[in-house]
Parts: sequence; structure tokens; C-alpha cells
Amino acid sequence: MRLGGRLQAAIEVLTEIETRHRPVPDGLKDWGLSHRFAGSGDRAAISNLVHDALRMKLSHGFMMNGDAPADLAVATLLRQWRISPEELTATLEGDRFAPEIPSAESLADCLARDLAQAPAHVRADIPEWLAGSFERAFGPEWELEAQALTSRPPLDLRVNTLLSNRDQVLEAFSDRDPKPTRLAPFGVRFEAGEGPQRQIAAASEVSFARGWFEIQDEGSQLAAGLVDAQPGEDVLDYCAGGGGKSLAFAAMMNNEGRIFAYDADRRRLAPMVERMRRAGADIIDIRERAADLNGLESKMDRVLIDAPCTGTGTWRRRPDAKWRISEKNITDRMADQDKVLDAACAYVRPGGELAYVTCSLLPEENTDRVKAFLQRHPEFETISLKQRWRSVAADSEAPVPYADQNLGLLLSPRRTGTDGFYFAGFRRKS
Ligand SMILES: C[S@@+](CC[C@H](N)C(=O)[O-])C[C@H]1O[C@@H](n2cnc3c(N)ncnc32)[C@H](O)[C@@H]1O
Repeated sequence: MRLGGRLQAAIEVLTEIETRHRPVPDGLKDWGLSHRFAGSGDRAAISNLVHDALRMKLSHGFMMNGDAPADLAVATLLRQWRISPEELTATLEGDRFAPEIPSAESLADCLARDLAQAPAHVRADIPEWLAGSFERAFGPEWELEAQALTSRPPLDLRVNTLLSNRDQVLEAFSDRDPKPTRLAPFGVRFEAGEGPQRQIAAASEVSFARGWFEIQDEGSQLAAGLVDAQPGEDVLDYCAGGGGKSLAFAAMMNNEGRIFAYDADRRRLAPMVERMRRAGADIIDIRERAADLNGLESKMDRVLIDAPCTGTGTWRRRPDAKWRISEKNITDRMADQDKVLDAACAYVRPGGELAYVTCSLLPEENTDRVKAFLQRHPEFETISLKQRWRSVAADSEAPVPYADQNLGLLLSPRRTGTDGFYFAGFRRKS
């Protein structure tokens, strides 16, 4: 397919997503099924176009003076893929699969509009009603923080030190320009490509099947590191899901000690069985039901709550979620978070630690929950995170990314070059 056909396809997928309120992966999959002739390069290009368009939906709409799918897709080519109006119109000319687009002059007029005149939330490309929360989280820098969420995310691997090391993984990908992550000590990064470029399919590699690495954002790796699980300890991963953090703990603990992995939705735990086998992680004990945790109360050295959340920190990867989030989503998740905190803290032994993690940037889900927890549970106190950060972050110059009120840490694409993650740590008083 040429650019015109790809542009037309992206417009169709964006229309489908908007009119039928479908998640992006479903819209792309359906398009692929009904256009089987499209190759993998075409599919990657169309996917990039759709994701990029949604990342900057509001500012594109402002610049184009319209937010129809065609406006967004064309703006993506001009503003994100950096194709000039003249080059774009010339490329599409005579392509019978290309959509009709405005003249090069009209497109140049659009590009000349002054985005500084747009309202702040439009410049920031976030829903207007969330601007206050972003400002509370980041202060005067909130607009730049929100803009950083419009970029394409890299692909990060966590080297599984039980079976490999970082040099070995870097070598295995030496033809794909891998880089050691700046902050996570066992991470490998592939920067996001530009325009139609495809991201590497790391899970199809032999080295993946051998268990040398897991796919895990650098922020998630750092959050796992901040838990500070030590060899020989008893650790409870209370919202274990598919086991990303449990697997990281098994490596940090050098397969010594015990990790209990529990999740309220036991179907989410299922993939962990295969992942444990591949990673050689022997110390993870999957507990499928809450009753299976009986007897562990007040026994754990560490408990991690990787809490259910709105996922605002992952908007680079799921830009459609940015336009679907509602106030009700946030209040529902806040209730879940309080509930999980109250239930999980019972397993921490006196002197042991509780870690609270979300992949959200909103203070409602982060510092507000921590303050409310401390009021309900005076038997817990916060731990100082300065030293912890220094011992985890590989770059000793990296500033401590404190959250608002210095209550916990807040990682973000702009601050740490990672997905957005919040981390707070508590100790149970003896
Ligand atoms: C952010 S995800 C966990 C991701 C996982 N830790 C990882 O690293 O791959 C949050 C998980 O919390 C679980 N969850 C939600 N409510 C819960 C509850 N009341 N008790 C335990 N787990 C819960 C969800 O099923 C979901 O799997």
C-alpha cells in the first residue's frame, strides 16, 4: 500500500473507533481481517497513524479547525510525521486509494495557526476536567507533563538475571540498536520509531523463549525495585495479575525466599504459570483464592499492592483510554484502592513493609489514597524514599521524583522517561 491507502485506512479505523466506541486494537484487528492483502508493514503504519492521531486529538482538532477522523489523520502526517503540505499533496496526487484532502495552501494555513491561543487543556491534549488534577500532581509543569504523554513509548525489556545478564541480551539484539535503560539497572530499551516504522517484536525471539527477559516498562521495573525484596524474605504480591512484578521479585531475590501471588480475578493469574516456567522463577506460589491466604496474616516481610487504577500513566500506549476516562472511573477505582489497601495491609508483619503502586498520575488515586490510609491505619508510617531511590536508580545523578507533598514518588515520561507510576512505601510499626 502507498501512503494514500494507509491514510484512508487510518480514517476508516478512527471512524469505527469513534462511532462504535470500540477499543483501538479491536478496530485495527477488524480492519485487518477485512483487508487481508495488507502486509505487516502496512498494518504497522496504519496502527501508528491511528495511535498518533489519538495521542494529539485535541491539539490536532484546534490546528485543523475540525476534529473529524480525516482532520486528525492528516494532522498526524503534518505535525507528527513531519510531512510538509506540498510533499503530502504531491504524494497523494493520482493515488486512487487516497482520500480527498485540502489543498497544500489550506494545510499550510492550518499549520500556521498559533497553538498558544488554544485553551491549556487543548495544548496539553487531555480532557478539560482533568487539568486540575494534573496541576495538583505536577504544579506549574503540568502542561509539559501532559504533552510528554502524547509521545510514542519505547519498548523496554527487563533482563531476567536468573538466566541471563544485560550484556547477553544487548548482544542478542545487537542488530536492533538496543540501549541499557538509564534508571532501571536490568533494563534494555528500544526507542520508539518514527512515522511508519515498526517496533521490534521481542516476544517472537529465541532469547525470549529461553527466558532471558520479560517485556516490562522501565517504570514498572523501578516500581518493583523500590519494593526492595531481599533474598530469603516472604513477599505477598496482592494484585499480582499476570505476574510482572512477582517475576521481577523472584530475580531480585535470586530465587531464595517465598513469593505469594494473589489476585481477586484468578483468571488473570493463569499466564503466570507459563511465565514462571520460562523464567526459571521457582519461588512463586500462586494463591487463587482469598481463603488461600489464611495463615499469612501479620507474617509477610513485604506486601505489594499493584493497585487497580485508571492507567493514566500509560496513555502513551493506550491513547484512546485518555478520551474514555470518566469521573465515575476515578471514584470507582478510588473505592477499589481503599478496599485493597485495607485488606492487604493485614498481611504485613510488625516492622515489615507495605508498598502501594499505581500506573496513574492522578493525586486522587495516589497521594489522596495514601493520606486516607494513614488516617485509617495509624499502625503504619511512611518510609523515607530518598535512600531507596538512590539505591534503585542506576543513574546516581537522577533527581528524586517526589510526588505532590513529597508523599511517595511519581515517575512520568517527562521526569523519568518511563510510563507514569506512583510508588508509596509504609512500615508497620513494631
Ligand atoms: C495493575 S493490575 C496488576 C498488574 C500486575 N501486578 C503486573 O505487574 O503484571 C491490578 C490487578 O488488581 C487486581 N484487583 C482488583 N481488585 C482487587 C482486589 N480487591 N483484591 C486483589 N486484587 C484485585 C485486578 O484483577 C488486576 O489484576
